[in-house]
Amino acid sequence: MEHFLLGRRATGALIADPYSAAPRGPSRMAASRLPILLAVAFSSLSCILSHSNREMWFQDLFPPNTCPINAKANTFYGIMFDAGSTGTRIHIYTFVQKSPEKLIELEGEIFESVKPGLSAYADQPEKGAETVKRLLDMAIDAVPRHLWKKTPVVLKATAGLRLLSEEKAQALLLEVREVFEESPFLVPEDSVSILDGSYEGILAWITVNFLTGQLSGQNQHTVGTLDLGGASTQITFLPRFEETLKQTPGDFLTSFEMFNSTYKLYTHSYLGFGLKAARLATLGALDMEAVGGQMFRSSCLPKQLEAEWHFGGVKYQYGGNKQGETGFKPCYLEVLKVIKGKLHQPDEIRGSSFYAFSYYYDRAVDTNLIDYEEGGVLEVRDFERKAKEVCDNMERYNSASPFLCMDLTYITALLKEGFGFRDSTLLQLTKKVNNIETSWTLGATFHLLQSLGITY
Ligand SMILES: O=c1ccn([C@@H]2O[C@H](COP(=O)(O)OP(=O)(O)O)[C@@H](O)[C@H]2O)c(=O)[nH]1
Ligand SMILES: [Ca+2]
Repeated sequence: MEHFLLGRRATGALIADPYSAAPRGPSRMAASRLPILLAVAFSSLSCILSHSNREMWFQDLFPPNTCPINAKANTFYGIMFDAGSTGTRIHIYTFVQKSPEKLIELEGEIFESVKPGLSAYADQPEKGAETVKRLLDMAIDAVPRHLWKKTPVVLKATAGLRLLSEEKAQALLLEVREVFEESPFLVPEDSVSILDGSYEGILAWITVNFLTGQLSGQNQHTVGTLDLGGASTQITFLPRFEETLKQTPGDFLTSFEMFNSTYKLYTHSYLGFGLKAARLATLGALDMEAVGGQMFRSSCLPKQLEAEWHFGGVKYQYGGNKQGETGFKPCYLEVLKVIKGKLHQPDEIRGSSFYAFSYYYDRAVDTNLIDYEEGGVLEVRDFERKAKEVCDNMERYNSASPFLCMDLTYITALLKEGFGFRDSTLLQLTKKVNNIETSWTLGATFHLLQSLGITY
């Protein structure tokens, strides 16, 4: 079992907020009146101008964190990049420490994304890093100049880079690191890396449970999380029964402490079981070496379809079963081959409800199961019903993605045959809570701020 320390017991005094105004010492009080007035005038001007992000010659003389009238002295920022298999995203979080004895509060998030993901630039790492630079330029505008040097910037890559060769992944990370080094932000050690799969699940669990208020106070009813990415999928929950702990392989359990509590979580990331990787697996094309002008066919695709698809920088040709069967039944059997017997099934989850996001959310929106803005609660059987409807009427859905039938069938099979959920298991489909993305990036930013001593 891994032990992942994400927090510290708040027994003593909290760490002082390094971004807050510096205390005024007695030596300043003893100085004569004229220099004080000049200093206040200049430093006030410096503070005002620093918020406008324009550089002035006297700014370094009066660092803005000594601003006497800096109303936002307790505000600080964290920049977290999510280099996912299908896109790269920047999250710029704003936090406020209202008083030293209180936990930091999340004030807001600026979010932007680009497609494709970094792994599509496996052979052009400089071009890949340019996409990161364009996103980072947003942070230059979003973060006040005087906080640039104190604002950490970190990029964590997920399954897309995990699937690349070590050499290609490292070349991409190196180029991104150079972009960070050239930026005015704080670049911590190990600021550009591949995120371990088990932390990906834990950090998303922290985000969702923090945003829903389950990590503070006495009556904590934490919720499990399901993340379905392009190349990997994660399941994470807090086991309630001793039996679950006994039946679970050791590397599926991770302990960590946060906000005065210790959690022993069940978490696992299945690499190659993300929605897009599953498409390739269903088509029999996951082994990238095997590709060479070959046509991959499936009963989950419209009969007459023949097309090309680019994923992770590789081109695939795929099409429908021109002569053979199409529809939900044969498709389900095809998809089952990818899943059957490959995933661990904890008994405990059968009767509980989970938060589900990423492609669970997107496909539920695409088929009008939920509203894009509102999200909603579904049962596992709703995905199966939709999969049948789409797969058995593919001609009616020809304006949607040709993969819609395959995707819905995969989601159904993953939930039922993969994780072992019941037809009636409830899924809370959520993209944002209080306007903040339900992404592992917020949990990762808490961890980062803690490791830098900015919070606990
Ligand atoms: O901040 C984010 C990042 C990703 N996604 C969703 O995550 C899926 C794509 O997964 P990703 O590219 O991150 O693949 P991974 O690397 O996790 O396998 C899509 O449904 C996206 O809409 C999202 O909803 N919000
Ligand atoms: Ca992801």
